[in-house]
Amino acid sequence: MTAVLTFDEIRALPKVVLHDHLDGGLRPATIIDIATEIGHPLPTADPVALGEWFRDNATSGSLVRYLEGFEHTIAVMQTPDHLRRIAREAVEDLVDDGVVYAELRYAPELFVQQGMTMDEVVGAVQEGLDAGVADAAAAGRPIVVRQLLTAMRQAARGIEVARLAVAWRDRGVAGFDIAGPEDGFPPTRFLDAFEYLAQENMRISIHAGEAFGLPSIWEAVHPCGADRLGHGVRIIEDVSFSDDGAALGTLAAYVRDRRIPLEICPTSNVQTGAAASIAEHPFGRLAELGFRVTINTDNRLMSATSMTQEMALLVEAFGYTRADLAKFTVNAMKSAFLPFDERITLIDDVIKPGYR
Ligand SMILES: O=c1[nH]cnc2c1ncn2[C@H]1C[C@H](O)[C@@H](CO)O1
Ligand SMILES: [Zn+2]
Repeated sequence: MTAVLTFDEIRALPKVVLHDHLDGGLRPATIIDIATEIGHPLPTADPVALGEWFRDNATSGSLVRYLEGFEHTIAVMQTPDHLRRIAREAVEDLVDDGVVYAELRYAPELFVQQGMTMDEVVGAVQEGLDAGVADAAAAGRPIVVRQLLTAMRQAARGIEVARLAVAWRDRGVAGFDIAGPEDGFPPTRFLDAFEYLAQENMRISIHAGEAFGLPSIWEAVHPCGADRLGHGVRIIEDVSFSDDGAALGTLAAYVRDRRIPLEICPTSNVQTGAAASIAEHPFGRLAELGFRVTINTDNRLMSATSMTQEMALLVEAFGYTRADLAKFTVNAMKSAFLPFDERITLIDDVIKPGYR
């Protein structure tokens, strides 16, 4: 029998995160620093209490409520200096968590309240990421980081954000995403952006199958051409379970058989009501059925989590071993929006040796 992995053992393993929001991963102390500097009122000025406030506020069973907490993080992300600091600290925190490859996403349109252009936003974030990556390399803990640019579903800047992603494709941006309230804002609202991205051969992840079910996933995959699904957990609604086993509907079969990666964020899903608990989370069944599942944080601040923590929760709930975690990590690296040769190098030289 193999011993259950401890938290510290999991922390030491090389990890890959594909779904982590830059504006959902700030350090509470940094929010307090910047809010004090700019005069933005916060619910509390104590870092521990502020972290708890974000977590509690996000644990409402509703995505719309969950999203309300971002008001305070977005407020402190309105200047190039603040973005550089937050991006650099994000890389530092991921390295500390054992992450070796990360795709960090955010919506540039949310950081223009004080006059930055969206292009300046992307540039400032990239400078912060570059600084964080250089710090990590100097400390002997290399990490590769890319940006994903998100357009907000409830707004109408999809095509602009898509153009920005293409403009920055060789300077740190690896793909495009849409996020925000899912119910009432189908991905086909941005069909022009997705058609443009297809013309440009740009990679696409779409938040879908979190607060809305199968029609949202179908639209993301087919008319919009998503390479990956952000969450996608509600694909389980297209699987029926009986004494004879599991039967996949045609959409579930399509997603599984085409190996469309699911960016699963267990704690976030419990907070927004997409899953009843970690133990009842569809992750276990989807993994068993052969879906390409990956483990992610979504919003480290709002979920008071880390990659180590998300893995530890799944180990506890489903009894996963080191070999299972290796598989989910290789799944994630295979699904990254990085050139194929670079993915293989990370798998062979960093991930596989790290799990041996
Ligand atoms: O899991 C999520 N679902 C939908 N929208 C989300 C999720 N996590 C964060 N967001 C929103 C809030 C952020 O301001 C925005 C861009 O990162 O994306
Ligand atoms: Zn998300």
